[in-house]
Amino acid sequence: MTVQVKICGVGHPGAVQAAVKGGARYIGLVFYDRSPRHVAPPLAAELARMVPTGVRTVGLFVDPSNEYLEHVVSQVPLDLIQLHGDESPARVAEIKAAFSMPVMKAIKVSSVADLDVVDAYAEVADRLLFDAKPPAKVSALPGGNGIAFDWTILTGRTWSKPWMLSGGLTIANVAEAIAISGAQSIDVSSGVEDRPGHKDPDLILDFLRAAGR
Ligand SMILES: O=C(O)c1ccccc1NCC(=O)[C@H](O)[C@H](O)COP(=O)(O)O
Repeated sequence: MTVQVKICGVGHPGAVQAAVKGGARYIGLVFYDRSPRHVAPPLAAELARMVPTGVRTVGLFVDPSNEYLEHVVSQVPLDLIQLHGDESPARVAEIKAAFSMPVMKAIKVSSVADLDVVDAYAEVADRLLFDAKPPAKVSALPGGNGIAFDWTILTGRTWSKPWMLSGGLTIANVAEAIAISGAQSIDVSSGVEDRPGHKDPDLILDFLRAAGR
């Protein structure tokens, strides 16, 4: 089966063009103002309008208020909301109901015990994304840190909802990560950047090739 790829944190048209050309199935827009990948809604709307039918535009949020979500979704055509903060299962369900949109919940993983919460989120979210737990330092972002976790934690596991693998994926390790984890969908951000927050179109194309697109 061909692996589906999400290119997360795009911020300029060349990145969207490369992702689409290379066969990405998801394009991620970061709505978190502490991130170097943050895009304001007017630019995000411009980028989202470049995304063809068949490729989904994902809006990434961290513990958003309903007001902020409304502010964004009223301006940017999104297909999926990604929640990457400490949202509880109840809050995930509330957002899904309030916005009538599919929701993907990020689960931060560093050991097998971190998977204990998955079933509760799988009951309410449409999709799951397994990402590396961020480093303990206060300045760390909740995601997009270029850190991988032990993919064998996911080997042979099944859940009731589709899931993506993310965290520290690169051109050099993506094939191994897919083989070990069994992921059918993957997500990358810093592994296709030439500097923090800036996607390199050539790295995007090379990554998509390395992932088998
Ligand atoms: O990418 C960010 O800047 C970001 C900021 C705040 C919360 C989440 C963020 N990214 C989440 C993603 O979906 C990333 O693609 C994922 O963490 C993988 O990132 P990387 O390890 O850099 O490939």
